[in-house]
Amino acid sequence: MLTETAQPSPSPIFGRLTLDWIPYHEPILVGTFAGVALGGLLVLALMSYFRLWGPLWRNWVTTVDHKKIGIMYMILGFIMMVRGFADALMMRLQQAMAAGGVEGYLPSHHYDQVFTAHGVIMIFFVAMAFVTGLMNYVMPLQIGARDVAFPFLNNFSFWMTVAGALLVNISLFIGEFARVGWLAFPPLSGASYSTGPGMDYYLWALQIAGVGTTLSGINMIATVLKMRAPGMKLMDMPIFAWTSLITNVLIVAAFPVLTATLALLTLDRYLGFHFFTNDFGGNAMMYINLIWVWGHPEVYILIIPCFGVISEVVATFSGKPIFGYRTMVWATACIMVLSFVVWLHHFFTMGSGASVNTFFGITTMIIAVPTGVKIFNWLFTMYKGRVRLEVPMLWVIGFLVTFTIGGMSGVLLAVPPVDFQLHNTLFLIAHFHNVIIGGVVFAVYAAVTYWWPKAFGFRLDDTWGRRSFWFWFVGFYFAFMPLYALGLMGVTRRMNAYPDAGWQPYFIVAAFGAVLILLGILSTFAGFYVSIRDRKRLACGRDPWDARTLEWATQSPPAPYNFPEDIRIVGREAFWHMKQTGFTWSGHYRPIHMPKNTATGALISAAALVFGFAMVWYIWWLALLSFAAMLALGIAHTFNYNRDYHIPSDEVTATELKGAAA
Ligand code: HEA
Ligand code: HEM
Ligand SMILES: [Cu+2]
Repeated sequence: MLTETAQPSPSPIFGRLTLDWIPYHEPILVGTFAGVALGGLLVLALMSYFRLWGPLWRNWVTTVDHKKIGIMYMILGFIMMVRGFADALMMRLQQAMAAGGVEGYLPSHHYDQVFTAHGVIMIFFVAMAFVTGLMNYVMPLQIGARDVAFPFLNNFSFWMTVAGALLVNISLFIGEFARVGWLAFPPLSGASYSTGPGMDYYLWALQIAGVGTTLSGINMIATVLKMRAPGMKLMDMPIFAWTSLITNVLIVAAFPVLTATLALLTLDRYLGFHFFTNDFGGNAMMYINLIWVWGHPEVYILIIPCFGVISEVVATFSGKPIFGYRTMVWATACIMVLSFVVWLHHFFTMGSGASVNTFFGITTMIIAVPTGVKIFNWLFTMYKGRVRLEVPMLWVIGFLVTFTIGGMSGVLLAVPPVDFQLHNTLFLIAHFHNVIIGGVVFAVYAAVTYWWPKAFGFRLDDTWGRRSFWFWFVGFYFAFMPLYALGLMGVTRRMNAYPDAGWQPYFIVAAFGAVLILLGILSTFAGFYVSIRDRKRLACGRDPWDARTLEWATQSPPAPYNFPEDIRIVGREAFWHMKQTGFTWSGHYRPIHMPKNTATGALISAAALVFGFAMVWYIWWLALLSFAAMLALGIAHTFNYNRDYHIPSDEVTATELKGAAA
């Protein structure tokens, strides 16, 4: 790999990309590449053998159906979770070895890329992909809509996210990734300290994916506000639809800040501007403020949809309506507003002074109140209910216990004097994995087991589901509780080796926990496999859990048009009322107006990927060409008048009859 100083000047054809940037002398990377390449070839061969290319293109790549796009987001999330978790295992192994002067197997140059890639991938391409996927799949069904407000835009948003994810993964084999931590603070991330292409991969990957996220946010807000079934008032919506609305308001408010911040850093790096440098009038603290003005709301963007998931699952498996519906909605709205006035708690130690720190410490602690309201509402929903301990409910209970502990350690960090001790220690790392794994990951698992039967018409295998839960749950405590202890002893984050051999036992326990989590992840995939294999045994109808909200009124899986006709909604828990009143569809359907699939989203995103790659490597001609291609594809799309079709009424009738028989 090239050293910082020995960079040749860019060539007109390949920019700064030279053979030296291909890491063929790094055995781990060559091995990984061989594995990925062989696996990839195998998939390509199987796809060709079973003639799946056509269906893949027609039914999935070009689809504008929110359900399929939702499923593709979930697949992206799981694939990227494997990558992000591989990084985590590498770090756990390194830290279990590198005690008391031993160097371990990852030099800092490499280790720094690993934790940066892990953080970036887990937040942007795992957690974000999961929550966006869930909102895509579930929310339109819950509000009785036929699709999202802008189906083409939805497809485009998804593929832009994929383009960003691909760019991060390309950096593994061509060049390197950033070594600056997941939020890339300058001056370290500026042109003078991060000279290689790694930091530029970071910038372009996040910008490209960010376009997708912002557009998807606008799309979802429009969907909730404009596409609800007749009669459904906002205060009648299922809680998950509410949390989707609030999350997307947060996205639309916060992501432009990220876009602007990264754009300014890009100007610094590419054109020698000085927004964030220490000289020429720049100010690195401005970056710290801006990135956290986005970054704090971002963690609530991840958790709020998960609060929605918990609300749905807890109500269904307790056999009761959610306790305190209105307080649930208002508590979420409070968290949304408060999340914009706490950002400074991420840098209490950076010289703001006692009064400012106190203000932000208190606003932070106030968030514990609406969050506590939610926790107690869930407990009261279970209280005196007939609680069924099915797999989704196990995850919910795991969530309630674990997330509460993580939230509490957050409140400790919100006390500025305490934070002076604990900032950037492993206590902080333990805090946020505690809320992200105990909160986001557990809730996503609850959601996947809960809505899988809706999406595919069969349940997930129970035994593997339970195994997965227990491995994750116990594994989490082994992997992260030692980090609280280490943090209290003053061990800082982002270290690839440490002098004190006395810390090693804690790191070994943490590594053991990560192995348990590995078993949890393997059980998940085993569960998917077994369930797909045994789908006849696990087949189910439209309402396998005796649920309460509208998505369960459709067939499993729902027809492309979701609902064969408009339903008049009266009050909350629409489907529960339909069941009470013995609702049936009329049987006389009108033709249904549907959007046509289009390749434009995938094509523009492919061009965006090329554009990002070209910008990273200073291949200016390719950047110009691909940018022009993006514009041309976008403009050409506006001339496409062949955008919709009708599903004839007899086809609707036939589909509904078939669904009723199943
Ligand atoms: C899903 C993600 C998520 C969530 C939900 C939270 C939730 C919270 N976080 Fe956390 N946080 C992160 C992700 C998250 N955080 C990340 C990623 C970082 C580090 C980034 C980095 O530096 O790399 C971080 C860092 C971080 C810091 C900075 C520390 C430092 O850098 O030194 C602080 C400090 O105040 C903090 C506080 C809190 C608080 C008070 C909450 C609250 O919202 C928690 C509220 C919940 C509860 C309190 C539990 C339930 C409540 C009850 C049962 C009621 C009764 C309780 C009381 C009255 C206390 N977080
Ligand atoms: C599944 C088990 C996981 C394990 C074992 C794990 C492990 C780790 C480790 C060892 C670090 C580095 C700590 C250090 O700085 O010393 C880390 C950092 C981080 N992790 Fe995880 N992690 C896991 C899951 C997740 C998930 C699900 C997310 C988010 C969705 C996440 C987000 C992050 C972030 C943002 C960082 C900070 C990176 C940085 O310092 O810039 N992790 N993780
Ligand atoms: Cu925060």
